[in-house]
Amino acid sequence: MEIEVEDGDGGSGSRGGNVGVVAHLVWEDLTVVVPSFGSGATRRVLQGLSGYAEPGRLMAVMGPSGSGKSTLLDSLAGRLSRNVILSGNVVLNGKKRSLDHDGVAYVTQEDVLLGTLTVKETLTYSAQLRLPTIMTKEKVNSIVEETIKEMGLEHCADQLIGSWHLRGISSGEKKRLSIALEILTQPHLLLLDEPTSGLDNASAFFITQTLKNAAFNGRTVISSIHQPSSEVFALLDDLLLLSNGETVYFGEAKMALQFFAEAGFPCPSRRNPSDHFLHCTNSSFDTVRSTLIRSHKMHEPEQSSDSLMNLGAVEIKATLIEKYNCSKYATKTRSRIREISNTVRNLSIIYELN
Ligand SMILES: Nc1ncnc2c1ncn2[C@@H]1O[C@H](COP(=O)(O)OP(=O)(O)OP(=O)(O)O)[C@@H](O)[C@H]1O
Repeated sequence: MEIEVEDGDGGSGSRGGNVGVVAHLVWEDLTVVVPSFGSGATRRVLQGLSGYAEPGRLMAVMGPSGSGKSTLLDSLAGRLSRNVILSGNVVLNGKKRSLDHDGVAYVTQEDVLLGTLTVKETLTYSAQLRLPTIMTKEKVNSIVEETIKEMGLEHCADQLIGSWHLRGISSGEKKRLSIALEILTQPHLLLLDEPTSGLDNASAFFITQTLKNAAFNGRTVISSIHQPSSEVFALLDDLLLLSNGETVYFGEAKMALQFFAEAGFPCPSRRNPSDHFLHCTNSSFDTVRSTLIRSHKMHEPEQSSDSLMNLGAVEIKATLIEKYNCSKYATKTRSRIREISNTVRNLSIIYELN
């Protein structure tokens, strides 16, 4: 597979088609530690994660609550809080650096919007502040119009955003507006923290489809997703499944079911794949089950033919991590990381020679 890369630190790109600059992101042995000051033990929030993200692809980061999804996105975006220690490499287009720069956008969980503005006003003011000052008013307006179209916000462009005392656009539309605000500057790498949380299935599907379109236009898109429906899961290209800060699976989303089956935990027919993955990796189920058994609200389960019922999530997780580390999926990940690093390095040398 060929890799195309631009040597500069971002760029303007062209709208309405493929973005001009592409982003090849690699992270290796990423570890995040919360040091103990005084009493208490040092905590590893991320444990030696390695992976990559490529242009034109939508990657989901999934895992139970507290598994490290936001911490990974913060690490990739260069936005970790100061009380934690990060080690390992994050490399964008062959250059090790903080990613907090032009060309990289991060949509956080909270929507920071002014309820008294309309959708179009919000985008126009933001475009006027963030797009290059030499850009003509017509060009700025056409970028705003295109972004409204790209995010499917035409029908509510002139509607107020609203607030708790002023009925405005829906939560799904607010989330799409937050994404639109980041897409305005034509980022080649788009990171999103749980953009579908709290939305119904149809809104979550709409958001994911717009992310898929953003990736189709040449962007690299990485998004944490809490519990996707099977329709949403089917839109994902790549999947990183985390549990307690460790990689349970990294690879093509459509191969995850095969990995779980090979590891001895096949997804029962008719169960949503993402429910199965989260059930296997969520140790909170153990705590809930033992609490219910202790309080006699649940009977001790009998031995079952379902491998999931006989093992605790901690044991399942440990087995999956071990199986993943020596699987063909982990080998493929390591070799693709080497391939991207080498190709991007060689291209940088060619650019420097020219
Ligand atoms: N700056 C920090 N200081 C202390 N602990 C932290 C810090 N950042 C993250 N953690 C801890 O690391 C763990 C992972 O947190 P993170 O927010 O990354 O999980 P998550 O998978 O995104 O969870 P959720 O789905 O609930 O948002 C949590 O136990 C959290 O308390």
